[in-house]
Amino acid sequence: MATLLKLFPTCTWTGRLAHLSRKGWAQSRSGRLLPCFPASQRCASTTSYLTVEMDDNTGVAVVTMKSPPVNSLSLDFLTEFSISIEKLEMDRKCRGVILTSGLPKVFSAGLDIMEMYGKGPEHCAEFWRAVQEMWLKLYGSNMITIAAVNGSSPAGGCLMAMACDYRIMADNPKYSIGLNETLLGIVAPFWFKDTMMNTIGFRATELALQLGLLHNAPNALRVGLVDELVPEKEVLSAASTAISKWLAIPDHARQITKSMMRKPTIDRLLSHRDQDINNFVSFITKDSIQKSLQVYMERLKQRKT
Ligand SMILES: CCC/C=C/C(=O)SCCNC(=O)CCNC(=O)[C@H](O)C(C)(C)COP(=O)([O-])OP(=O)([O-])OC[C@H]1O[C@@H](n2cnc3c(N)ncnc32)[C@H](O)[C@@H]1OP(=O)([O-])[O-]
Repeated sequence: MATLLKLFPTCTWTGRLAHLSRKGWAQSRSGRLLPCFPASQRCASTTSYLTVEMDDNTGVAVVTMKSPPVNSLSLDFLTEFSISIEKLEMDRKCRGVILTSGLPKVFSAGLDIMEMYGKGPEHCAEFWRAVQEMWLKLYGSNMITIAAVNGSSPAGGCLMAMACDYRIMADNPKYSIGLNETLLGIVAPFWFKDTMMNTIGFRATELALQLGLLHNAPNALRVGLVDELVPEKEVLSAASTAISKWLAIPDHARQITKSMMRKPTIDRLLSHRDQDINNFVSFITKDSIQKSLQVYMERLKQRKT
């Protein structure tokens, strides 16, 4: 409990855990120790953009993104996200994470375009390092990671979902997922491409990246971009069911296997990290690319009128 309180200083405990003097025992008002069997020991911490609910009994944390209107990945959001994942990683009780959205219709709209538009090289470099960090933390996590994709998930949102071990999407044909960077006139970097190739294979990635395909939910299942479709209301419960299968596997064997699969992709970014930042900065600050982003943002806003 002390560790969790250190990790989640704004923690609010449900049940009667505040009265616990020894694990499994609660102190009555008269001071007697009584056995206590809480159905679940939950700890919730809320930051500006995320809620993290840790269930001590299952060892699973639900991380809910809530940055209205569309969970776009700003510098602040990314920083907070990486810190939260790191904290869970260090928490020995936490074995798995379910990542989901607390907003209607959208899992994440991807990178916050306003962080890349009209900004100087220094800001762009800092932003890109934070994008890399988010991916390194999630793709390289030792924990079981399940994306409960309960809305649209373009570009960086798709990257986040692909960085998880398993993806469950709401069966709603209006929701889409994919790396649509070319539609914005920008290029997905090599590690976005690698992550997608590791998920759906070379040919499907080649098509998806060049055409900037946003797959609706049934197509996403068909190409293997998601692993399951379930009715919208059941996305979280399906994620809990799925994670219990993963929890049944001994951690050390699963972790070594995961690392064996993912390490070469992670090492490739680690060994070219600064070069990747320089490439991004010189690309994104070009006048022609800035113009493309401006046109794209205007189109997004016009869609509403
Ligand atoms: C090398 C670089 C690699 C790049 C990777 C990326 O991820 S690039 C990112 C690629 N991402 C995309 O291409 C996704 C673009 N977004 C979408 O397609 C849709 O917003 C949606 C389907 C996610 C949600 O549809 P919906 O009907 O529920 O919502 P709505 O459309 O009405 O938007 C509400 C408000 O949010 C605004 N806003 C939206 N997205 C972003 C953003 N990323 N950023 C900032 N702002 C964004 C939007 O302008 C509007 O603002 P307003 O007018 O209220 O001031």
